[in-house]
Amino acid sequence: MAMAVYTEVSDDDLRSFVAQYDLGAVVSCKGIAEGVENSNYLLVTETGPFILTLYEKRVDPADLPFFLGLMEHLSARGVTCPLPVRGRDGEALRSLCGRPAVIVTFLAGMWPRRIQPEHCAALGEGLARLHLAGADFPLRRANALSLDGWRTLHDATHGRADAVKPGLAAALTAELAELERRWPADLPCGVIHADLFPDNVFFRDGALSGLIDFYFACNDILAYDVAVCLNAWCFEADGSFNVTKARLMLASYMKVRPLSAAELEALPLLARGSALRFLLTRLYDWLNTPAGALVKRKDPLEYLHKLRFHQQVRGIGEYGLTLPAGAA
Ligand SMILES: Nc1ncnc2c1ncn2[C@@H]1O[C@H](COP(=O)(O)OP(=O)(O)O)[C@@H](O)[C@H]1O
Ligand SMILES: N[C@@H](CCOP(=O)(O)O)C(=O)O
Repeated sequence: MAMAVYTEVSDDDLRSFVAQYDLGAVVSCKGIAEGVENSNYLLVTETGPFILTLYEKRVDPADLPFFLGLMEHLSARGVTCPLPVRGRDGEALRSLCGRPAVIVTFLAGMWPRRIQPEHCAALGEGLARLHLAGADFPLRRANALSLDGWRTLHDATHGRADAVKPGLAAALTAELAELERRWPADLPCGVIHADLFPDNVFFRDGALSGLIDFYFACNDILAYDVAVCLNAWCFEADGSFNVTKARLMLASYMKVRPLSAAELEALPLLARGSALRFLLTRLYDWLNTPAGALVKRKDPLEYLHKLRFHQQVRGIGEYGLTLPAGAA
């Protein structure tokens, strides 16, 4: 089981931290044993439940104004996501146990353990709304996990990749070279979530109730975010691609934000890039996380399989769509 409470917060430290807010006294505070990046606590005060997050090493503190500002921006535009809570001094970001720390609002709902086609339809709409709401967000953050980042991860894993699967090192080298050559330069860009996996999307009574975990958000190709979701939501546990889920996801996305013919045509390539991104980060973690560590390592080869699928896709018909009439 994933486990990510890294920092222990003493009762005294917690009490004086929470005293800087208008939230009333602490009722309880419990580490959340889920997630991999930060230390999260379910903090209950006299005014209700909140999430207390301490940022561990993987988040660059310089990026926090982008992430926190984005959550405020999206919340203000009707995208349900955690809202950073400001203290009496007006600041949301402060320090606890030597780490950057924030309190954000608690979102009701559960992430779907068994993905149904209806989840994919709701996700498509939610993703498109996120893209529209992010359009006028003024801050900028480059995607650290695009081509340059993949090259760094490729080089850091190359020597040991074949220990995970014979031939993997060469397969990664060839794929990265092709993506570097063919990666699109002129597709619409904006704020993307970049990690909108099922465990970051909450549902309540069958409806999407909120999006969390904006710590990979950045400015990049909007359709790349769609490709991330195709990979994360539309494959079954046995590795088969569920074209019904893909069609529903894409169709409901397009009702809110139509995809151009160029975006649709680029989808197979963007999906390959997205598969390579998660393959490389998982491979890096696989090779660098001690086997006995509390954090569960995610299977890199799941994403090799997804990459292979998109490599043989000949057109978006295989994602359940047809190109708009008259498109080149
Ligand atoms: N605002 C929130 N409201 C409710 N639960 C949350 C909220 N933020 C995080 N959680 C809970 O904490 C878990 C881990 O959060 P996440 O941001 O995904 O952490 P990580 O970045 O470490 O993976 C989530 O699966 C969820 O159960
Ligand atoms: N979604 C990534 C891992 C990042 O984990 P998260 O808990 O921050 O969503 C993957 O599946 O490899």
